[in-house]
Amino acid sequence: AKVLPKDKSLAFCYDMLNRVSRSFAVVIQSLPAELRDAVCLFYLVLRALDTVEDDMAVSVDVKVPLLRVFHEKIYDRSWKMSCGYGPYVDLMQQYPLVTDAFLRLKPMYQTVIADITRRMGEGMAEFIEKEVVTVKDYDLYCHYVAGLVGIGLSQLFASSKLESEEFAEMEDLANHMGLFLQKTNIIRDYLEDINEEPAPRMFWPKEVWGRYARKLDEFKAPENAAAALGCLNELVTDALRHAPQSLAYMAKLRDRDVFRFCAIPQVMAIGTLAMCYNNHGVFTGVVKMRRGETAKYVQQLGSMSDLYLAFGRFAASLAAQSSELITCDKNAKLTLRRAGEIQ
Ligand SMILES: COc1cccc([C@H]2O[C@H](CC(=O)N[C@@H](CC(=O)O)C(=O)O)C(=O)N(CC(C)(C)C)c3ccc(Cl)cc32)c1OC
Repeated sequence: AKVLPKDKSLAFCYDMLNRVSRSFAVVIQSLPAELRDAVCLFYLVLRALDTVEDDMAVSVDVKVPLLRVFHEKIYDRSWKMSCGYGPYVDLMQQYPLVTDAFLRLKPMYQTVIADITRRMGEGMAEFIEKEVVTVKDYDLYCHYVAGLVGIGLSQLFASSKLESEEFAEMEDLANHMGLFLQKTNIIRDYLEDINEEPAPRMFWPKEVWGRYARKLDEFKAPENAAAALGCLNELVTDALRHAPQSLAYMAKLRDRDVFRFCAIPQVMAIGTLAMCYNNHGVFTGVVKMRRGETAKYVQQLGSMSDLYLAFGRFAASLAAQSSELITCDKNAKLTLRRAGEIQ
């Protein structure tokens, strides 16, 4: 359902959205008209901030101040930058078009986006020179880059009146929505991230992997498969911690299109976690759900009961695998059973 708006800047934004976000662009464009442009712009502002954070060609003494001031740059019609890779070069070079579209949004949406951008930029700056060591660091980093997205979206939902006022103050549940997705991506992308040139940025918490290896890249070696799987299963179990609160968040949604917008990525994530669990393929390739399989879930996803069924099916397959695995400890079973008992 490609949106082709009349004015140039908004047309650029939707073209950019479809270039950078594969399947998710379709989900954003199926949102109610009242939210569509605000979420499209929120997505692009976040991708621009992420492009600054990720660009290794930008020196730390330029990057850190820029991350912290970026929430002001999004109002500055002259701001643009030469950085990023692939389609992101266009996004950053033609950023004044994004700013023009951003400044056409209702002020209440601009304020939400700017405030989340400020909080996220601060958090990213904090982690430029700090490694993710403890699980607490891991949760904090994921809060900054993903939890805050859930919190900002919840504020947009409330402001639009499509969802109740309670979403304006639902930081805890919204945060779990982000951590569930982000931890799934971090687990899934182990090989892609560790092979990154020039220097890989890894987010697997050392407090966990340090009990299975001296260096994180040891998991690539076949002779370390048992240790690699032990660490993987522990991280999948940790990510599953967020499933019950994510379901609690989605049970509060009322608008069908907003519900689908939130539920589709969550179903993809629980499906990806089920595929990653005890799967050595995570260390030899990238584990991705087949498009046919996701399409099946995406088609019929319209209600909470459909969602419970999808979650329940994946949680059950996780529980089945973990009961076969004597290495899986009791809290993994407890978490899986909690996730499983929801359907
Ligand atoms: C209430 O909260 C949400 C409700 C619905 C969707 C998302 C969340 O889902 C996509 C889904 C998405 O982008 N999927 C990709 C798949 C992939 O990246 O592998 C896609 O289908 O292209 C996602 O992954 N992230 C990125 C973060 C996780 C960092 C937040 C994301 C980035 C910007 C926005 Cl506005 C939204 C999201 C939510 O955010 C928590």
